[in-house]
Amino acid sequence: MTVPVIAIDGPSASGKGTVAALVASRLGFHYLDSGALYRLTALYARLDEIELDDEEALAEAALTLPVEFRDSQVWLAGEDVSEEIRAEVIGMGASKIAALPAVRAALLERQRAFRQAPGLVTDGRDMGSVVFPDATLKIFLTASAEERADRRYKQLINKGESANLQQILDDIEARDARDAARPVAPLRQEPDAKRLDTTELTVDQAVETVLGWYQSLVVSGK
Ligand SMILES: Nc1ncnc2c1ncn2[C@@H]1O[C@H](COP(=O)(O)OP(=O)(O)OP(=O)(O)O)[C@@H](O)[C@H]1O
Ligand SMILES: Nc1ccn([C@H]2C[C@H](O)[C@@H](COP(=O)(O)O)O2)c(=O)n1
Repeated sequence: MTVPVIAIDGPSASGKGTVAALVASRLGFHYLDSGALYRLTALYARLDEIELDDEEALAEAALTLPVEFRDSQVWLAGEDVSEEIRAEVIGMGASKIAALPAVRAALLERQRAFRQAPGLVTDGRDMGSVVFPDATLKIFLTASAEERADRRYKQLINKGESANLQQILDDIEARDARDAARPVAPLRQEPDAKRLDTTELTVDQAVETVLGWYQSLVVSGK
């Protein structure tokens, strides 16, 4: 039997990771944060002093990254880097290297390996279009840029970090533009993806919507 996949794609800080992890937990499915793989490659490049335009070296790093997703944390070569990969500079680096076709190709099979019974919930930019084109349910989860900046701002303040709302909004818009403009696997809503705009929704409402859509598919046997 094919292992079901719920693919959640969308722009930065739209809440994809939060919603995907909660849906996975409710269904007892595995969860893959595909952006973490791009962020890990960017962090690795920084530590190993690999230039962000050295496509060959970056692809090799992406292919061989000693990564583990364990105890809800992300480990690189045995070190917990869960917080480090969330830094804005790493997010920007991830967005830059994500435009390189060889890096995307190197990460493809690593992502597909997460498709294991009883099911997978995954979030990113091309989960429904490229990595799991036969996903059971495809969602484009979004929110206005202002709302996303506000969410990111609150996230940083809650972590005790300093933050500037206008700077965050500028960074989000720059990252959206780069992710959407690249020729390979650009950020966009695919025709077969359901749109979920969470600007006016709580996390619980977004999670219930995804679960409702998935249950209707299961009930209808599609
Ligand atoms: N309705 C909502 N749906 C999802 N997340 C929300 C919602 N309201 C607020 N948030 C908050 O928005 C913040 C950003 O969410 P999250 O990190 O999951 O986004 P993301 O899309 O995975 O970001 P990135 O692409 O940068 O990894 C979190 O603090 C989350 O709790
Ligand atoms: N499937 C994916 C996942 C991520 N990326 C790129 C684009 C993002 O700017 C960057 C970081 O992702 P995030 O953690 O913010 O989801 O990685 C991608 O191109 N494809």
